Amino acid sequence: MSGAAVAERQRPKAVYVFSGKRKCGKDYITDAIHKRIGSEKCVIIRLSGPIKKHWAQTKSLQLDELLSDGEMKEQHRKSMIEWSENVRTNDNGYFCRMAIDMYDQNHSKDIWIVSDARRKTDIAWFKSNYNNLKLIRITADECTRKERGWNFIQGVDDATSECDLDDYLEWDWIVENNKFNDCNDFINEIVNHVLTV
Ligand SMILES: Nc1ncnc2c1ncn2[C@@H]1O[C@H](COP(=O)(O)OP(=O)(O)OP(=O)(O)O)[C@@H](O)[C@H]1O
Repeated sequence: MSGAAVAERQRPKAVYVFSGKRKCGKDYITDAIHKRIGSEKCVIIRLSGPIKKHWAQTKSLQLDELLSDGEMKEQHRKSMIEWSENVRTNDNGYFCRMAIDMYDQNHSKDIWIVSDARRKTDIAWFKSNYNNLKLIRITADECTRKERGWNFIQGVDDATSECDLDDYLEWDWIVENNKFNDCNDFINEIVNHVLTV
């Protein structure tokens, strides 16, 4: 194996895994961090990416719309959860592997930001496959989330995909992203941490 191939296999240097409930601001914060670090070095891995890709293909939907923070995502969320749970039953790491293939197949980036871990099995899979993992929980109160468009939906907000990490305790950072909080201190902290890896 060539030196370059070995170096590639050693990437990423760090994996920042984010979790949090709907509309807590995962995309907002991970997008901001990604912008600061730059796409030459850093990539966002969305575990929901391959699920949405499959859904867009089978239902003839626009993938971009499904990936963005709009109505279409909400309309299809429950069905996508149900479909993906079935796949996951047989293979816990399936969507983790598919998401890596989708966003950084060649392991060409130093920094991975996994924007949407939802289960203990997601974290366990990354822990068992990659070193230098940092775990971040984003929180926001219900009032703030409602202002951002969240409403409780049975079968979504009480499902494993939304609740499995509620009792997880091993976070490296817990970040409050409420209406009047300033998330820039945290964003700066991550950007500085990246410089140390
Ligand atoms: N700190 C913030 N300041 C201003 N707007 C924010 C902040 N955090 C989140 N938002 C806004 O709130 C809305 C929901 O945030 P976002 O899409 O990041 O949530 P999410 O956790 O990724 O939600 P989902 O789980 O549904 O994908 C977006 O319109 C986003 O721009």
